[in-house]
Amino acid sequence: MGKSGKKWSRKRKVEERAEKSNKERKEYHGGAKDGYNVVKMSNAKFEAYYSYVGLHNSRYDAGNGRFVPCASDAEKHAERDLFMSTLSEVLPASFRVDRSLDQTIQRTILDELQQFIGKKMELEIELPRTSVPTGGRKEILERAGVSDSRNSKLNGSTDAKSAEDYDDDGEKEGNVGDEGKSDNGPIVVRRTIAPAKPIPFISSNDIILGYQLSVDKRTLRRNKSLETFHTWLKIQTDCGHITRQETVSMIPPVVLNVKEGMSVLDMCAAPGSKTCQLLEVVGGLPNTIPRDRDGTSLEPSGYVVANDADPKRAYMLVTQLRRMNSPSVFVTSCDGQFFPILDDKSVRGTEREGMFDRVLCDVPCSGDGTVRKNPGIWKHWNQLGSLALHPLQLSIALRSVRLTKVGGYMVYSTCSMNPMENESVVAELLRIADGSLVLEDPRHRMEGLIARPGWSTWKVLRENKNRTRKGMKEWKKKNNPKMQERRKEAEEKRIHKDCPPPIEPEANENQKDGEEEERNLIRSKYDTIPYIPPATWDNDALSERTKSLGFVEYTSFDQVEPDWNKRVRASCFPPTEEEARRFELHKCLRSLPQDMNTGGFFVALLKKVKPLSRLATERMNFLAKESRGAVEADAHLCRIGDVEEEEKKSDNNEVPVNESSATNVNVASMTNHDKLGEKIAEAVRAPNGKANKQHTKNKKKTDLGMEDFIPADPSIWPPLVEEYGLGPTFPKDQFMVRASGEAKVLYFISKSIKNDLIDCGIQDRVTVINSGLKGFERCSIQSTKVTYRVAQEGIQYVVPHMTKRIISANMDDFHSCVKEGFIPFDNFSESFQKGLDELNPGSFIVTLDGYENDISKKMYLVMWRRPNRMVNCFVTKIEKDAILSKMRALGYLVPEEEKAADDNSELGDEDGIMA
Ligand SMILES: C[S@@+](CC[C@H](N)C(=O)[O-])C[C@H]1O[C@@H](n2cnc3c(N)ncnc32)[C@H](O)[C@@H]1O
Repeated sequence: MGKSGKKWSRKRKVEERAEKSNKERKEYHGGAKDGYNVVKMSNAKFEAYYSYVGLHNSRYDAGNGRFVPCASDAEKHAERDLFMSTLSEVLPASFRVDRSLDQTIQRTILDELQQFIGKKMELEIELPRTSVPTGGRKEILERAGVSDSRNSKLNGSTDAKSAEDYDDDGEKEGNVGDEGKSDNGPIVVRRTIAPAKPIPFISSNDIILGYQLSVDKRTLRRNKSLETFHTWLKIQTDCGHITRQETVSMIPPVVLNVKEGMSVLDMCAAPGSKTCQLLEVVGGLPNTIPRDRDGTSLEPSGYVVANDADPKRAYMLVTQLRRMNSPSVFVTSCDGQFFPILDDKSVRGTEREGMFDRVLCDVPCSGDGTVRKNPGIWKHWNQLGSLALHPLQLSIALRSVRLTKVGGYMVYSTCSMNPMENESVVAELLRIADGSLVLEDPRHRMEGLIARPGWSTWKVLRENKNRTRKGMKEWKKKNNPKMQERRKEAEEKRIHKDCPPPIEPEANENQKDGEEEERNLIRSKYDTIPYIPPATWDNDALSERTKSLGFVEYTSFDQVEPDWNKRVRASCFPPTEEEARRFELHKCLRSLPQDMNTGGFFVALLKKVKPLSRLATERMNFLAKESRGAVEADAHLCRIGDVEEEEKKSDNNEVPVNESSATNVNVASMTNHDKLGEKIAEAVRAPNGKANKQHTKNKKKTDLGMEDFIPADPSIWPPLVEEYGLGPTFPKDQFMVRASGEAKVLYFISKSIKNDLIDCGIQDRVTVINSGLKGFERCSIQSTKVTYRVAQEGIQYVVPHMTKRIISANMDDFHSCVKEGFIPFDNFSESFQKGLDELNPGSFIVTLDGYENDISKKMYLVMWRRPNRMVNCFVTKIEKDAILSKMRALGYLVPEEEKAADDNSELGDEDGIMA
């Protein structure tokens, strides 16, 4: 075929593919016009399951600020409608201001923030192409006779009036126009939106630091009228002053109640928003760390170990945490079920057991509480997923308890609404711990939080495998007339050639019956989109619905068929009455999306009051071994798209599989995803739980931080000590390097991380992805005697020990230093020029004059003095933005003409000099 022919056929293929995918999309989205991507916010099984298990059986009583059982079918209907309509609405964006910021800077940020979001605004908003089937949220609230006091509670007293004026979307009553409505394009409406709602439980020293906007992330990003605010928010986020985080995601760290100086483990940390929140308190930013009279920094004694089983996600964590600029974080990658216990043998089983004051166990979960944010869940949701996650969650949680110090706390959290992933895990933890753990109620510390009590009993159901999406697909494929035709042809050919028939495993009679029954189940009158709400809330009617949709219910573990007892475990069942009284599961926090206009979540606060018994420890080890392979769930639930990618990889044999390590999990009953999960798990995990370095063989090892982390070679120091005048207090033993070749970066780690983790050999038992701050970086300039320059990242911890190559600058000179490119000496004041003239070419530090004794306002810049009376600054654009923001907070006004030039400038130019 000629060149043009090839091109033509490629073009045709692309067109065909586009047409096919458009058709599929239309089919999936119910034939929406132009293939516009409208997700159907409905799933018959999801709705039937949650109606039957009792998710809509209680309602908020605004009068006494409590949840009470629904007294009638009408109230259950109203709850259900409110739940569904909230799920179909976009999620309001939220964020919080860093609580460890210097007070002046924090106040400036909050003032600037109020100018953007403290008032109502008129905006043109593009609505998502999904309509709420039963009317708007406001309408439903009114119909149900429920006042929206839940959200005025979140508003706090300061905003009570505006809460009455606006509904949850910040929509003012009677102020919604529908101009711009179009049948073909997106629907655009003009709306007056309310000021942001303060989140009262995100506060410090009585200052509210958390805010929930009246618009979603997409509107914030795209809306012209919000552009200035969005840009400001982006800069503040990059600087680490603000973290954009979902409201419910802020809850577990607050419940954990960490304090400065504590040792904290974030067991499943990626992507890391909760880690940042913990670090703000435990580690503190360099600015807030006190120094002694000589100016020597007294580094934070607290630290956070941020772990994630997936090395790639753990690496993402590093990027996220870099904004925090803290030496108090240690990022590891290890299966949480095998996180190393570094306790001395002598303390095991004693009151000194455990390594961490606090452990956050934010386990991988089905994430059905995040369906507003991840509408893909509507399509993929199935109850088998929750059942498969249950043992993994339990195993990670039990390990977390073991790692918690006696007297310390562990928080178990999920963003799922399913009792299989929530109360049943907590109940089993309490059962196994047998008095070593007690549940505590954190509500009294969480002003404005609306959380339902945890459940003390629940129904246990499993889905029929043939009724899962995958099962249905396979069944359809099997029964596809074309496929049947082909099979028939193949059979005829075989008979013609006289080949023996292929050997098929014999199905026993029971199985055949089961299959027949399963096939009959495929069609259910309830399997409609949108799902038709139950006409009656009678238990039998609801049960009939779930059965018709392929669910099987068990009232006790004895009823579970042998084929299923690895999936539906004894621990999935509710506690006995006596246990329920002891466990007090009502102390758990359970929140549904309509309660605070958020996602759904579950949090339990557990205090370790005694060391774990030997039996409990044995159970922990058993569970860990048994649930190997369940990483599937994580991949599926955290990033659905990635599973398909991994699936493709595993098809191409890119993921090494270790068959010999198969465990006693019932492999026959696993779905393909389970098996994939097992492959991934084995690939990621070496026998001791350490990430398998082969897994990422195509990636540069250094990219993923896979090289060992070791102390810096002592021969590095003499030239540096000489060049920068590093005094005797300089902590050389707190600098670590990656173990290959000549070290590119010398990382500064805090003393407590060194003592508690490195000196105990943690790096031999887990993969250390990163730790500490860059203290020095290698540079390749030939004309200098030293091969390392000070790095901006860890400057706060190096400068106090330096006696040479430091110049102080006034505000103007300091501001001139932050400019891009090479800066001639004559841009500076005479006195500053004099200081520069006295320096040899090479790296030096500029400090801001007048703030030497003000710990939180001290600012430094890493500069380079060139031979030709020029200097340049080794500070990235993000760091410069942070510095400029701080200077503004100190009252410095950037000259207008320079501001314009700065706005047009490119990124910082560190390159060219770095090795
Ligand atoms: C719900 S997400 C955590 C979210 C995180 N805490 C945050 O706030 O950003 C669950 C995480 O658990 C990780 N994970 C899955 N299985 C794990 C295991 N066995 N041990 C540790 N982490 C695991 C996943 O990679 C995923 O990043």
